[in-house]
Formats: sequence, C-alpha cells, structure tokens
Amino acid sequence: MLTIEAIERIKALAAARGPLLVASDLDGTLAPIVANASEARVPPGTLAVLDRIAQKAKVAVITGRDLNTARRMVPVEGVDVVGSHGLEASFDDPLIPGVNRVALSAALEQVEQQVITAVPSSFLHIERKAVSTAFHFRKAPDLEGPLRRALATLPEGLRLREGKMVLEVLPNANAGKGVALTALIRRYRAKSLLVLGDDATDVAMFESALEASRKDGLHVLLVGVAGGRETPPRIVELADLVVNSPAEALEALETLARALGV
Ligand SMILES: O=P(O)(O)OC[C@H]1O[C@H](O[C@H]2O[C@H](CO)[C@@H](O)[C@H](O)[C@H]2O)[C@H](O)[C@@H](O)[C@@H]1O
Repeated sequence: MLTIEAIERIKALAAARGPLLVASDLDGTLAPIVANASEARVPPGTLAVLDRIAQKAKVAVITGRDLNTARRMVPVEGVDVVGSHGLEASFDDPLIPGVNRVALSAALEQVEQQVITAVPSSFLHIERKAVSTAFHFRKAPDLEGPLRRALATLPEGLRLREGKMVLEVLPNANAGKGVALTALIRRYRAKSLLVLGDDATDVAMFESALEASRKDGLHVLLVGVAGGRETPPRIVELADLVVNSPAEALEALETLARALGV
C-alpha cells in the first residue's frame, strides 16, 4: 500500500505545471515478472489506468521488448511506445538512430549459433527480437556462467547488456532508454515528469529525468519498482518513491489518475 507521503508527492506532481509526461518501463514495472517471457501480461486494470491518464497527460512505454511485441502488450491508442531499449520508436525522431537490419540479422544469427553450440540446454530460452536477441536463464540460473563465456566475444557493432536473469545482444548504437526519454521530453515540451522503472536499463531513464530537472527545472517524480535481490541498487538509490511490485506501481498510477480527475 502507498504511504501518505507517496500519495502527497503524486498529488503534487498532478498539480504541477504541465504538460505532464508519464514514462514507464514495461516488464517488472507494468507487467509482473514471470518465468516465460512470452507469457508476461500487463493486467487489464493497468491498461485501463494508462488509458485514463492519456486523456490528461502524455503517456509513453519505454521498454526492452521490440516495438511490435510492446504494442501487443500495451494496446492502448493514446500511449506511445519506444521498443528495443530505445532503438525502435512508434513515432519519428531523428534522435533515435536507424539500424541496418540485414547486416544486424546476420550478426545476431551468428551469435545465436555460437550460443547454441556452447550452451546446448533446453532450459535456455532464446528470444529473438526485431533488432536484438535476449538469452534468458531464469529457468536454469546455473547457465549464466557458460552463457557469459559464450557471449564474451561478439561480432563488431554488437554489445551485451544485462537484465533480470537475461543477457541480451543488441546494436552498439548511441541509443538507450535515457536518450529516448530525453527525445520524448523535447517532443512533448514536458514540464513535469513521472518515470517508473525496475531494471538496469531504467537507470538511464532516471538519470535523464534528473538531468532535465537540473537543467530545465522539470518537476520530476521517479518511482522505483523494487522487491527481491534482482533489483539493481541504483534504482532504489535514485528513486523518490520505492514500491514493491507492479501491483503497487498500479496503485501509484491510480492515484495519479484520480488526482488528474480522470
Ligand atoms: O525494459 P523492460 O520492459 O523491462 O524489458 C526488459 C526485458 O523484459 C523481458 O524479460 C524480463 O521479463 C520476463 C517476463 O517476466 C522474464 O521472464 C525475464 O527473466 C526478464 O528478464 C523481455 O523478455 C526482454 O525481451 C526485455 O528486454
């Protein structure tokens, strides 16, 4: 349950000068973490509250899922989506670079074969996405070491990133959730900002939000979704409010919707 202080801070955000931008991570923040990535769902109540908030504020989901998957998981018309950790956006913005899909696809295929050969386990789940590949070891944590070794050398132009029980290979582009958030702030001329996140890549969003607060005076509220040892400490350090689950993140969004009068 949200504390009285948390509720007051959300009300203060709703009363602050707009436009208000609400930017949220997806997995672990809106959708509870589950063992199979393909079975993760955003609860209907969360979709409904995003829809309500979108009547009064700009709403964006910034996720590591690829754009099509994220759109399927968040089928709310008024919500913008940035997928693939900032590499794919549902709107045009030159700040988010394009990627040569043909060369990328070949390089990712090569990495996948490299991993399958080195870690031939049916417990390793390989999630091939539009511009990246995620190697999930949630069902067999012991695979992390062999997986790291298999991914120690990557083709040029690719890099590794870490998430919750996942190692992901993606283009080494100058992009990320922080860059995406800055682009959205500029796009909507946002003057106030709610950011929700739970994972390592969300730290970049938090940092971009804090920079916008310092440089341009935005009223910023950072909500960290924690709970368990998978939470990166930096999320908790930077957050103004820490909630313990996507269910509590939903409570925060409900509070905001009510404060906005929708
Ligand atoms: O940026 P996000 O929206 O948080 O997406 C990050 C990754 O989320 C998904 O993986 C995570 O959630 C899975 C489902 O709950 C879970 O099984 C897995 O262990 C987590 O790492 C998604 O599958 C990835 O593609 C995203 O990059």
